[in-house]
Amino acid sequence: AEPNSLRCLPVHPLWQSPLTIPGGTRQSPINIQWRDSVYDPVLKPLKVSYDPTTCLHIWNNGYSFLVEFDDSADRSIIVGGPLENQYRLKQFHFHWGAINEWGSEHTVDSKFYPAELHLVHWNAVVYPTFEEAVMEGDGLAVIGVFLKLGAHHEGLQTLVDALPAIKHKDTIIEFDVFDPSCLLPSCPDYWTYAGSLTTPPLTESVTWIIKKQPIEVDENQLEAFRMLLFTSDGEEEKRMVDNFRPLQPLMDRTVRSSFQ
Ligand SMILES: NS(=O)(=O)c1ccc(S(=O)(=O)NCc2cccs2)s1
Ligand SMILES: [Zn+2]
Repeated sequence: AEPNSLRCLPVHPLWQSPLTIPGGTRQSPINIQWRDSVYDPVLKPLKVSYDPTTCLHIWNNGYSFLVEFDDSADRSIIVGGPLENQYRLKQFHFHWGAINEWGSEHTVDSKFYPAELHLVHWNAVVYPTFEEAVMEGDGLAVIGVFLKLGAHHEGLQTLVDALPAIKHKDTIIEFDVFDPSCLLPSCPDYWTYAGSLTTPPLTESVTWIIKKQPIEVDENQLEAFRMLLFTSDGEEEKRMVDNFRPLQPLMDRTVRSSFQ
């Protein structure tokens, strides 16, 4: 008979898939133990150049809300950092908690932040489509930015003002101009490690670039995230909260830092 631990493999209600991927060796998110991260002097500064007019729409996909970009050309890209190629911005989204005590996917020294921003980019130099890049070890690069409770964030407010219009799953509104670099912290320092998507298909295709410095948002802005719904219009309402995946084992990985 299989060991007890396997018999009751937990299936998290949100993801309807096992919490761990059988055979997965580089799953995300992880806890970043600051003192175990290794400074790598070879790491370059990350260069971000986004064209605000590539912004297309904002929509509720039933996991999070995401802002999608026109990625048909190299107009919004990142390069440098741990990356060998330049990567094109596809979308950004957030993960958050029901209360301010938790909500981020990654933790730092086991500390949760109330929310985490993910800017998703794909390697259009090597792969012809995003869908193919999602299946390759060097296919994606995701910048993670922690959100902490503090001052009002002007740039985020533009997004917050659009949320009531996408309250329900599969609702979408046009979003003409938005420059996501206003959501990045001023400090260039980051950690980087080889990981995976944190929602299905959970593929091990992500070079994670986690910014050390959080951005500050205020309570009203976090509350606005929490009034979104997982459910479609007409269904019994389920508030969109706690849409973060549990921590995954580090296994044989080292987290590198761009700073000493
Ligand atoms: N939380 S996270 O940044 O690790 C992400 C999870 C899923 C992401 S995706 O935009 O790549 N969608 C996955 C796919 C769409 C179409 C084919 S696979 S990014
Ligand atoms: Zn994410």
